[in-house]
Amino acid sequence: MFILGLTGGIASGKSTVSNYLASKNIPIVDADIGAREVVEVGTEGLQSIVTHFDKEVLSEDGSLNRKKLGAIIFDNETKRELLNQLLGTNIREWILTKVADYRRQDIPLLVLDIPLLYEASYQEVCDAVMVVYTPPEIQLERLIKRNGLTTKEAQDRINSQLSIEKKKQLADILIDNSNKIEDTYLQIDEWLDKMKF
Ligand SMILES: CC(C)(COP(=O)(O)OP(=O)(O)OC[C@H]1O[C@@H](n2cnc3c(N)ncnc32)[C@H](O)[C@@H]1O)[C@@H](O)C(=O)NCCC(=O)NCCS
Ligand SMILES: Nc1ncnc2c1ncn2[C@@H]1O[C@H](COP(=O)(O)OP(=O)(O)OP(=O)(O)O)[C@@H](O)[C@H]1O
Repeated sequence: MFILGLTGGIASGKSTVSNYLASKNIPIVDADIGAREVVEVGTEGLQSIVTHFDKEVLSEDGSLNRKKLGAIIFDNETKRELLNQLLGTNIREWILTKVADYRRQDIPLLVLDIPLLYEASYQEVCDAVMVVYTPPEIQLERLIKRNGLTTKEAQDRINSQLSIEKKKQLADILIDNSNKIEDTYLQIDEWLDKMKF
């Protein structure tokens, strides 16, 4: 089984690419889903957040108020690192369990869609890493538009990750998503063909 890591900057187009790969029946392990599961009501992940961040990050129904926690961590490096420490191990375990499940199924290609792939060293479990790239100004523009953020909020989120230019340098496969989506799909098709998947 070939393990393809898929990453990029926030709002650079990872989901756009992973949805396209999923439409070709390629299985995807999505770290953002794992990151939600490990903080569901009743998990030790959610409990540890309450312990370290205070009850104000909970909504009235006891679930995580993602907007509030996001507002706290994206402009505060110390708190962001604390959250990463609290959840990192549980997210890793969630991802590696999925990988082990797929290994038993004898499939040719598995995609790991992980926003913080390089930041958390997941390249070690991948055979190759595909980086979805857009220049920083397009990334900022798309993030503001999609999430309805102010320029400062969007820039804080971008700055909370390894820069997209650095990810571009590290990439084994670079997908340029700054033009039309069809142009991006074409680059994916070329790679799939080349690899005979
Ligand atoms: C802070 C939280 C509650 C904000 O939730 P929200 O629904 O607003 O955003 P969502 O989870 O959809 O994430 C959106 C994007 O933000 C970026 N992001 C998320 N967490 C982080 C982080 N700790 N550091 C840098 N970027 C991050 C990713 O690119 C992600 O795709 C949430 O992002 C979270 O729990 N983050 C910590 C878990 C984590 O590290 N997730 C990344 C998985 S590798
Ligand atoms: N080639 C493109 N042309 C125009 N808009 C695009 C293109 N690719 C993606 N978008 C838009 O940009 C936004 C970000 O794309 P997407 O959600 O795929 O990014 P992402 O990397 O998965 O983001 P995140 O890190 O937050 O999960 C979305 O609103 C999407 O519709």
